[in-house]
Amino acid sequence: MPLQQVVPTIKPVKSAVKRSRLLIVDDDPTQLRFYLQGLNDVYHCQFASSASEAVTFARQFPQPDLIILDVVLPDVNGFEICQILKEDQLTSHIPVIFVSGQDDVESKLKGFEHGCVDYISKPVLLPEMQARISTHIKLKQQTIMLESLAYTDPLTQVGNRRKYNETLQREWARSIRYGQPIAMLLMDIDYFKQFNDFYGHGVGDDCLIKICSHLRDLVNRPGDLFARIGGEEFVILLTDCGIEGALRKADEVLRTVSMLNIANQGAPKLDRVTLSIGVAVTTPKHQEEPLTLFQAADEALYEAKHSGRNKFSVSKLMDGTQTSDSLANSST
Ligand SMILES: Nc1nc2c(ncn2[C@@H]2O[C@H](COP(=O)(O)OP(=O)(O)OP(=O)(O)O)[C@@H](O)[C@H]2O)c(=O)[nH]1
Repeated sequence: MPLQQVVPTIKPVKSAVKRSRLLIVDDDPTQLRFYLQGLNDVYHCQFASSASEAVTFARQFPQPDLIILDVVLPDVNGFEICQILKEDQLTSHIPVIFVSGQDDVESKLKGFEHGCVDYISKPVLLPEMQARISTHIKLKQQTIMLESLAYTDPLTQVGNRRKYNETLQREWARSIRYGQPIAMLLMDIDYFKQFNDFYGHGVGDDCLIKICSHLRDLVNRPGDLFARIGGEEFVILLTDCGIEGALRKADEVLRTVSMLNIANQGAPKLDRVTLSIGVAVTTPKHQEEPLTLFQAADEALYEAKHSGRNKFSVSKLMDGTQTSDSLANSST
């Protein structure tokens, strides 16, 4: 029997999948030619013939939307490659389909145990493969959409509290592992109740949207985060960032909001919208919980509020964060 049975092909709907990227990992030239002829006009295909190439390409941006992985490869077998990809935070989200001449149940189960979403036995039937690829790409796109909804604040379109919680847990663990500092800026709009009372809730919403759209642009390093964690409460998380970097960012935030120049005639003292910031920085140790960082930032925020607002205050609770003048007024 030829390597691939010749059957009429059913082309996937191009509009739904045409921009999707496939990483195809196989060392057999005949098989690669088959993939090239059958898939390359619909998908953006990239080919790898070894484990190291596969892992490198999977980590490179733009990343593949799906990986087709031969089980038998010259260096490391496909199961092990799949495990490496699934254990790597950068590649764990990419669905893997195994292709193998081993079509016994044990091999298939082993594939699923190593994290694949599907297992196709050789000889590969092109229409079946196309249908499976198309299905898994659509499922992946739906998952991305649902995840994005679950982690996004619907009003401002920035990260929500869930996103903040998960990012903090992850980056806290990473900071412990690498002995790096992590900084938190906890921010709260000043006199926002009066703003709402004076202008109405709809204008209040517009104000939140505007502030978020500008503050999110101040946070762009991978691992860092800007999120809305309450009504008019936001957080910036800065990874591998010491006190100097955190203070610079706090100053940048105050200046950015000040430059927006949003009137707040409802406020007793300040005639435009401002916010107050609590800053906390630490290099976490194994036994410490991320909540300590939040509590320190919250204490500092309280101090900033009660010493006049439109300023940042630095926590005195955390090691290495004390400054001679912990309360710095940066109002402009
Ligand atoms: N428009 C709008 N207002 C919100 C939203 N979430 C919370 N708020 C309002 O934010 C206000 C927060 O009031 P407070 O907690 O008293 O804080 P504040 O008036 O800013 O006072 P300070 O923080 O002490 O300066 C309340 O009036 C809430 O109704 C929202 O999604 N949209």
